[in-house]
Amino acid sequence: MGRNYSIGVDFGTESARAVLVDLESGEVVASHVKNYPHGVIDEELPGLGVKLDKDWALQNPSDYVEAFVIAVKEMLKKAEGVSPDEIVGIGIDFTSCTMLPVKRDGTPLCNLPSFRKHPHSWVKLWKHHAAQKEADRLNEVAGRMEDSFLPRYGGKISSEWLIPKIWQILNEAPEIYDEADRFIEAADWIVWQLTGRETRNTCTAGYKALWHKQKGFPDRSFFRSLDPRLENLVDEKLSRDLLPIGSKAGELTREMAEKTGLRPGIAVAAANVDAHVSAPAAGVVRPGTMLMIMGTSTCNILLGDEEKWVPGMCGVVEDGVIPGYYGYEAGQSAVGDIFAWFVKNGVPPAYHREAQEKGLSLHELLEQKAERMEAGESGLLALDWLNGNRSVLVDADLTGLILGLSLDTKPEEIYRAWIEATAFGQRMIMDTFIENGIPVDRLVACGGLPYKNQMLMQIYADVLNREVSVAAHLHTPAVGSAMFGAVAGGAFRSIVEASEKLAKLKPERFQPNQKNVQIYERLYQEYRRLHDLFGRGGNDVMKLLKQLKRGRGVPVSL
Ligand SMILES: Nc1ncnc2c1ncn2[C@@H]1O[C@H](COP(=O)(O)OP(=O)(O)O)[C@@H](O)[C@H]1O
Ligand SMILES: O=C(CO)[C@H](O)[C@H](O)COP(=O)(O)O
Repeated sequence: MGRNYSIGVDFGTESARAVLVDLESGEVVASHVKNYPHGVIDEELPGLGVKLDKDWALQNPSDYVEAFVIAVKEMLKKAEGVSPDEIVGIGIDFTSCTMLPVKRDGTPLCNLPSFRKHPHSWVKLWKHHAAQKEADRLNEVAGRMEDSFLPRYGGKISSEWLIPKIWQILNEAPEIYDEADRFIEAADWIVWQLTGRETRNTCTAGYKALWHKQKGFPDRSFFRSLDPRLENLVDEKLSRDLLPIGSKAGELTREMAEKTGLRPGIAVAAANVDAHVSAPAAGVVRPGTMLMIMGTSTCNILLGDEEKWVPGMCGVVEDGVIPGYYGYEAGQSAVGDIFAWFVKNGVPPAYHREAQEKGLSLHELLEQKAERMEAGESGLLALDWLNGNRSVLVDADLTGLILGLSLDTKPEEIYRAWIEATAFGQRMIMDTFIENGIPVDRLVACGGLPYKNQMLMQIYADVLNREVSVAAHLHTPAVGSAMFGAVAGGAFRSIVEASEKLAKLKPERFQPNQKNVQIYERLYQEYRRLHDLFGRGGNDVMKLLKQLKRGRGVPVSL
């Protein structure tokens, strides 16, 4: 009898990673990352000359299938001595809400020649922010409902979630809305491509599509009051038939097995979300620990015994992360993306030369220079809203701000200020949970950033004034997906059992440095004042600027 293995595939913003996990030792025995050929499409439809408006972010669904096939095939090549017969399950996780319109057989509308040139037929990526108008209107209508679902979503639905995105399609391209037999999360769509059958999962339904374990979806009357054409959306184009996380969605088709080198019939787990699958992989299976999944954006996951309403959180869903607990989600729409933007746009040629001479990336060079500085030494304080604010303000129209610039400000000082700003944003989220009765005793970090930038992690420990542990698995979400794959394949009775056996943290932890804690505490008070002034209506200048940038003139309301 050979060993048992499970495959996890994490579909991130830019790439998909496949890992093969040994279910005895918990080790990742092989992995492979495949970038999406078309990446994030935010300027023009590839090769079609169709320009996109601001705030759009699309993807090509064919990239997901290609990335899955190549990542798994290459991973298997590296897994010497492992037979496909020893692989018991496959789990996948995806960014969310990343959604697409498809025909009844799963064909994406953007793959049909007649719709190829229409941006609304493509995948809307999680960070597509052009449905803010629909989100605002939805929040207004939901705010007037009796027994509204809004408190379960922190008081506001984000433009990143499913219903605003679908409504934007209906408003701007009714022909695409009519032609779509189904609207589906990319997570469920890829499971469909693997198993040959359409399934839906409770995680994305709960966090992104307003579904509640006891109450189901909001009533038809709610959808009708948004727009009469949406009245039967759930029955006509979504589904009430949902699989709980950890269950088996189906088995790998012969066609997919041939393409990847896997065995047909392997159990495929119900789809899941990147942030949520990371919890068991990082050992977060009980209340009290806040998980930070830190990459392009940061997602937070926290468990509780009760359903509490926390302003500005993304959502609370019973059994949404770990069965038996209420799973809370919050997050920041841009973190690594801010550093990427700065490295791309804000670094002078001399720094590029220096980085090249030293064999460092620009991030590494800036980290080296910035870590020599004391907390507060840059004289800068920033608001980290370069991609809007997901938690706790839930407003995609907010923008970034940097205060304290002078003629002697250096690039590394600005780089450090952006990192500090994202840490202050995390502190706002953590404090909001604590103030609303959800304790945070420990922090665990995963995602790409904790492995890439040690200075950043120390700043987080200092700003949050908590010890920060780091998950040992570099590809934490993929490992979490492999755990769900193993549960679906029958290797474990539950995801908690899989986590207890396989989750690992790094032995070293980041401890708060008390001198920095004091300085950052003072700066955080100022961050909160700026946050509330610009984010809670004290000064709407960011919205005015955004409206002018969109070419819509000065709005009457501002
Ligand atoms: N040394 C670094 N320090 C800080 N950020 C970095 C560094 N290197 C890369 N990044 C940022 O990491 C982000 C990617 O994070 P990662 O977790 O790998 O991907 P994803 O979020 O897509 O899963 C990018 O936004 C990039 O700007
Ligand atoms: O909202 C999400 C999860 O609920 C997104 O999936 C997430 O923010 C994107 O993740 P990443 O930054 O790792 O690409």
